Amino acid sequence: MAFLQVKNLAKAYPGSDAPVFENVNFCIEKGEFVCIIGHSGCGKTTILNALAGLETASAGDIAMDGREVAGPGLDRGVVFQSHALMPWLSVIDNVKFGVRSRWPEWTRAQVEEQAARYLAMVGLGQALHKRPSMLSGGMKQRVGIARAFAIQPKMLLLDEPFGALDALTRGTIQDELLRIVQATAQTVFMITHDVDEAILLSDRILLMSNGPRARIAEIVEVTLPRSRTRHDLHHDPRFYRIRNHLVDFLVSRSKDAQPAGQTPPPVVRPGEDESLTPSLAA
Ligand SMILES: Nc1ncnc2c1ncn2[C@@H]1O[C@H](COP(=O)(O)OP(=O)(O)OP(=O)(O)O)[C@@H](O)[C@H]1O
Repeated sequence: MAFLQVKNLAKAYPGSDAPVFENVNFCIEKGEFVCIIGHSGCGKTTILNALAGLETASAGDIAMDGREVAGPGLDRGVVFQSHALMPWLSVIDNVKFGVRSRWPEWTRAQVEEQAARYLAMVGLGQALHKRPSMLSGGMKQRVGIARAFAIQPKMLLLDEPFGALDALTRGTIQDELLRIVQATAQTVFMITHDVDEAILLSDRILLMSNGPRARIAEIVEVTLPRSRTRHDLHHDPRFYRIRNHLVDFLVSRSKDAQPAGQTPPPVVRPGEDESLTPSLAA
């Protein structure tokens, strides 16, 4: 059984004619980095919030590590697009808050050490005692990432964490995230609109069709070596084949309104094996 298993998930908001999405099926293995891509409004944030336990689905099941997800918990860390820091607390106190909740039995020194370690990982070792208002957008987002990693969640949920950042800062933090994920083997589910970012970070990319009645139309396996870097990626011809495949889906195929069936979505490896294979997702 996969580490995370999502079965026949659907969400209909009261008053709307059709569900936003239905029959959403996918799984994530431990240590896997999975991105989800789809046009605005197809329900990506709703799915992420359901995984976080912040939203209840209208139908379907979510199980993580063999247990049903029935509410929020410290076994999942969430990073939102808006960093959601507590403005009255210093950088390190923002991170310590989560660490203390996760391990209430820890001494002050242990909590301090854990928070400082993860802030150093995201390059904020010199900013521990600053208030969020004194930080740039990129630095605030780094605090959010450190806070989520510091509780060593079983699964990290990232909702467009770099969406509001300029391209240069975004690239730097992507590199940091890649390095930390490679070092910690963290399991990650991430929403992004940036296809390059998805290819850089993911083992697999879930492609969602447009809503209403959105579904996971296809799963793309990124077969590039896991030791990939932002610099090397652009020299690999396979990167462009995957990129073209994703852009083609978003531009042309995502609006194909096929009814959501019970059959698992096809898995494709652009450039490696163009044929559609039966899903490895179920
Ligand atoms: N509380 C709510 N009540 C009613 N409809 C809602 C509610 N929250 C979200 N929706 C609708 O559900 C749909 C999916 O929203 P969601 O934010 O999950 O999409 P998304 O794919 O994450 O979009 P984006 O890429 O723009 O963030 C949208 O049409 C939205 O208007």
